[in-house]
Amino acid sequence: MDDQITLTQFIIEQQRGLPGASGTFTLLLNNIATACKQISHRVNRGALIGVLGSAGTENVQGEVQKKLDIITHEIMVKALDWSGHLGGMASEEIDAPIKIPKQYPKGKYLVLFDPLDGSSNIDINLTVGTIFSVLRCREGVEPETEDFLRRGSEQVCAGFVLYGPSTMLVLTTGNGVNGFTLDPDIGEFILTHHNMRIPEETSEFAINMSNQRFWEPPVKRYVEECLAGEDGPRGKNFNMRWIASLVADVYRILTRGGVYLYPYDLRDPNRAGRLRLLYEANPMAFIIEQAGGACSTGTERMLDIKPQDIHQRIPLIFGSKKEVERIVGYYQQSSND
Ligand SMILES: O=P(O)(O)OC[C@H]1O[C@](O)(COP(=O)(O)O)[C@@H](O)[C@@H]1O
Ligand SMILES: [Mg+2]
Ligand SMILES: [Mg+2]
Repeated sequence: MDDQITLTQFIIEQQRGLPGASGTFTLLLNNIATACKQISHRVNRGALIGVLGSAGTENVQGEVQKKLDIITHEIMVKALDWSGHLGGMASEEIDAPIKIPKQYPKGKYLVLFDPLDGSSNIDINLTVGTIFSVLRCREGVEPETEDFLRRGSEQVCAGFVLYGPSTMLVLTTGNGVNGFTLDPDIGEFILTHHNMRIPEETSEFAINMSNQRFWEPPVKRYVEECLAGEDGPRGKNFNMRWIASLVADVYRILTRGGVYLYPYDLRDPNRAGRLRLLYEANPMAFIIEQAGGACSTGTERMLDIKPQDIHQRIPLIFGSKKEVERIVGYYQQSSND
């Protein structure tokens, strides 16, 4: 169709007129989109090309890696490191930040990514995704780990790609949230979901109920009230969904509202949460806020957290604004008691 807008056209249009825009950001996003098209192709071929199953290795966080965790990490690095737009990268799958090879110029951005989110779902053919976050950095200087430890509010861009029935890219550059669907016939992401907004109220929650006995009182209270339905204090029935792919749960909430909780729990009291601050919570928090929702740890706004460690974990609560405010209120009441 003549009126279709591609991802590249959309970014160029957004960048036009911005002071100091040199085109490198557009090229960077194009490289990320290209990497995600390659990943989409691999995920889609699945067993036909032998990419499913475990790799038999562990990542830096002690999690067993799937073959696709490693393949997708390598695709991202290869698509990005030569381009001259980046000062460095950090991946959920690798211990330390990834340096740009010496022969290539160093650019003004840092990219942080979870190359394959929801990878426990890959062998059962459910939706998985790639999450990315872009920060500015000092140009021409080799970044230190400290350069990556920046508050989520400093992100210049965040996005994720869903490898589901359609492959979709969801993006914010701080000016709302837009969704693009990959048209496999022409190999382009096309703008299909303009200015995505999360409804303020909801009747749907997402939490891994198997951890219920380990939750803290505010989360127990919130979920109990939802489960009590029409007869309880909320006076209405709630539905529950848990896909165990953050990308898919975020996309559902962007589309029809809802709230997602992966709170601190007492299974391993030393572990701050399940999700990673830099590769998962921060990019999603930026997207959720830009779509009119809210994102919190339960006690602090996610985008205000000063990271302490590149692989730091964090409690994550996000979604429809009023619902998140209610849960934060329960945390406040519980700390006052
Ligand atoms: O199996 P659990 O504990 O419900 O965890 C599910 C969560 O873990 C994650 O899969 C973590 O992502 P990775 O697959 O990148 O490790 C989230 O996407 C998801 O919300
Ligand atoms: Mg993940
Ligand atoms: Mg992952």
